[in-house]
Amino acid sequence: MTILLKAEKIGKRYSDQASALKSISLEIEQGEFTAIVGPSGSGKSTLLAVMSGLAKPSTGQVLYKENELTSWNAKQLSRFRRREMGQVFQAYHLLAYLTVEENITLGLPDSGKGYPLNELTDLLEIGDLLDRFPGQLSGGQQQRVAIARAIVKRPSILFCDEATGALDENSSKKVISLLHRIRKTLGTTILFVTHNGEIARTAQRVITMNNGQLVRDVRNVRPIAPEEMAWA
Ligand SMILES: Nc1ncnc2c1ncn2[C@@H]1O[C@H](COP(=O)(O)OP(=O)(O)OP(=O)(O)O)[C@@H](O)[C@H]1O
Repeated sequence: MTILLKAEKIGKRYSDQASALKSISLEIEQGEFTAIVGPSGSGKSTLLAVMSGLAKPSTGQVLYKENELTSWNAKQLSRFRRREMGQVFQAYHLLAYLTVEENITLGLPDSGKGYPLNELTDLLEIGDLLDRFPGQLSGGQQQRVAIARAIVKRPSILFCDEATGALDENSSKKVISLLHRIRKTLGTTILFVTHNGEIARTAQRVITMNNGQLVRDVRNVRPIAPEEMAWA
């Protein structure tokens, strides 16, 4: 078991508000799909932002491959973002004036050591959309393009914050199924924040947050297949 990412007693306070994170310690194993669930305002997005280096914790530290990410300078963080990690949010953040192909290749690191475009677009079933612009795509298609942009660099870890929050049932199932396939085929570690309990049932590990703390951390002995997700 290799620990890829580790939080040690991280706390986060926004100005004079109550603490959004209260001394959280957490280890993320390489190659695992972990869902983070919990009520609105419980600190899920803040935890993801701190673990991914987007936000600085007020206390504690985050280690990535045993290096202290929380002490990195802007240049080191930007290198980490370019080469090691991908992010997918509820909003797709595609650039409207670039084609699908151009949007995806924006995610490539300078080294050019990326995932072959045709294999990636086949995996995500967007191979026939490469010349289109984001405005000509459905929400589910745009989200799959955003995922392609996030993983074209072959990141070790993918941070997803409500990545299917804006999608309907079919598109959500497709995206979740693709993320599981990506994890299996590329060994990508996935941290997935969601309100959706069914998505959590597909994960190998489910972490529940409440009021800035981890209140539950369980391994799914038998995760369900994405097709088996029931929808409200
Ligand atoms: N930029 C910010 N400035 C001030 N307070 C913030 C900021 N971001 C989050 N908070 C506060 O921190 C707490 C945790 O918020 P966070 O967004 O991490 O929760 P969440 O579990 O992701 O919620 P949701 O499910 O609604 O997205 C909340 O009380 C929120 O109001």
